[in-house]
Amino acid sequence: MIEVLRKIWRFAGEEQGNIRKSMVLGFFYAIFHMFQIGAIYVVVLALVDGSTSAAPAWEALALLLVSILGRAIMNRFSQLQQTHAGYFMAANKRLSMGDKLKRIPMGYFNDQSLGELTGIATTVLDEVESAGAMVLVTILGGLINSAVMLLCVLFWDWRIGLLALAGMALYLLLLSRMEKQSAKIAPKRQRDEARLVEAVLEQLQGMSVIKSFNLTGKGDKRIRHALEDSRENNLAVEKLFTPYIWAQEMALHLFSVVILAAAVWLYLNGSLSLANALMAVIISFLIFSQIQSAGSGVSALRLVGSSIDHANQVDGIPEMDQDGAQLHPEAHDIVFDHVDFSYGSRPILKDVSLTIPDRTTTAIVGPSGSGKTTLCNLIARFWDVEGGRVAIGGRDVREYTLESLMDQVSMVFQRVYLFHDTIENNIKFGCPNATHEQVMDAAKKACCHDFISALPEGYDTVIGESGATLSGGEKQRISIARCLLKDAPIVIFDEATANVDPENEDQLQKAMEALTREKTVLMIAHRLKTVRSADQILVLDQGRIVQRGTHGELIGQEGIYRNFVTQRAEAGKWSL
Ligand SMILES: Nc1ncnc2c1ncn2[C@@H]1O[C@H](COP(=O)(O)OP(=O)(O)OP(=O)(O)O)[C@@H](O)[C@H]1O
Repeated sequence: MIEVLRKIWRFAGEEQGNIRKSMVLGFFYAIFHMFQIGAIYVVVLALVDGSTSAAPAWEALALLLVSILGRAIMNRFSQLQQTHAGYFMAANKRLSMGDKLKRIPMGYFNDQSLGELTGIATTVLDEVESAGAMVLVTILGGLINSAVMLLCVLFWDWRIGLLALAGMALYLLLLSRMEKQSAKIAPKRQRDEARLVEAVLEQLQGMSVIKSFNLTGKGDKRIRHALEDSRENNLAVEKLFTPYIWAQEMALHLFSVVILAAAVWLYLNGSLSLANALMAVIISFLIFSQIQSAGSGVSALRLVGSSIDHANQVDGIPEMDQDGAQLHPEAHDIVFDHVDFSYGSRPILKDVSLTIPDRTTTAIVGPSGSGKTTLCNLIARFWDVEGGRVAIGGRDVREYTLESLMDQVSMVFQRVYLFHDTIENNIKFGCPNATHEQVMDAAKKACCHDFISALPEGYDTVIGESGATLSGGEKQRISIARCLLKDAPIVIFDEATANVDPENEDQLQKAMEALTREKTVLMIAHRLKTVRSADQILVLDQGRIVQRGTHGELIGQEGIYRNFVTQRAEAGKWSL
């Protein structure tokens, strides 16, 4: 139990101060609670003495008022500190998780499903948020307060004190048994809860497929199983705890009765005054309140502990090596020097060597699955090469910090991701300090100013809301505007394959020209117009460069390029 408490304490990090404050306030709460006993004592003494004066009644009333007010104030501030600590314990972890994920290789996202990470960021950390600080404050605070109360009672009457001590010891024994049992089921419950999140997320992501195959109602088998497991786990937790909680309650009631009986017996044999005997009776009802409060935290202790273990797994993910320097090279030529790369054990790029000179455009063409996207991703170091090296401006990409590397590169993906935010914020995503004028300027160059201005809310339109769904071409132009604003010296462009109407195509072409002017450009090209104007064309097939040259050179050769051009021209996709 102590180890788990330590673990939660370590996890609290910067919030330890607030938890400490909450415990101190809780301690004063317990002191004010004892004023109540003081008030009762005054009344009992007056009754036993047969006093008819009003003074004891006023004294008791004052003590009660102090007790009520004091407890209300202490409780409010203690709860505030506790809630603050719980919230920030989880929030800080979520932020550090975000930072961490930026520094790990993309391969991690292959092996670990998105649901696992979502589960950690949501349900797992929710548990820490709601119970993390509470567990520490109630258990540690409850134990400290019980110890103080017990000491007071021991000084007041050691016999009653020893009985209270025995009751507490029995209660703690049962509590530690329950805590050990819960340690056995907590990790499984944790895993199953994460699986439930994964299943729900997958269902939501695949909703369009489920609908289109008319699988509504059937596609949720995985969720039903996950829900069933979650139900069973929660029931198991309840079933496990119920007998222990019952036994703990019984133990405390039993010792309350024993203290009560002892008080009567001690009074009858003359070793306790009537006033003190009556006080012992009252104490028998109050003495265990704090230890019970500590016990209420123990049932959540292991669950929080395993949530923390689960959340901390993220820290163990190996990061990409971060020893790079802030480099800003003069030239931005890109060199692949005998590069080999595999996804797991599957080789994708084999001995690839190429040079893209500074401020020139290179087009990559090749069959689907030949490794074009992979090759582009190696430049931005989404993955690390297995053999050989990739260099920008003469320096291996591994010599750069990830930040300074990304300063050199802008990427336009075929599947554009726009955040659920305003168009303006989406454009200035990589450049948060850009002014509205700069955003507009980039949008004009990317040929999206007109359609943005035509939207009712203009640049403040929240994407994805109120009918502001954008077409594929519009989204891609927004992502071009984003890159224009970033103004990186290298542009990697995955051209859209979707059929764009001629007007859109024309606009896209203009936007691309604006983006790639005076830059080092690597383009996965699908349209002949783009390919033909490239300074260099690389033909990739099964992870190897099989042809390289200009359009004029390659069209004259037998090979994949000429076949490609002819086939596409026949299919009407490429106009010659
Ligand atoms: N993250 C990944 N994990 C494992 N394998 C991958 C991953 N991404 C791509 N692959 C595999 O690597 C091979 C090359 O993929 P890549 O996307 O680089 O090809 P491509 O030439 O860009 O294809 P396309 O023109 O269809 O987009 C493919 O067989 C693909 O299945």
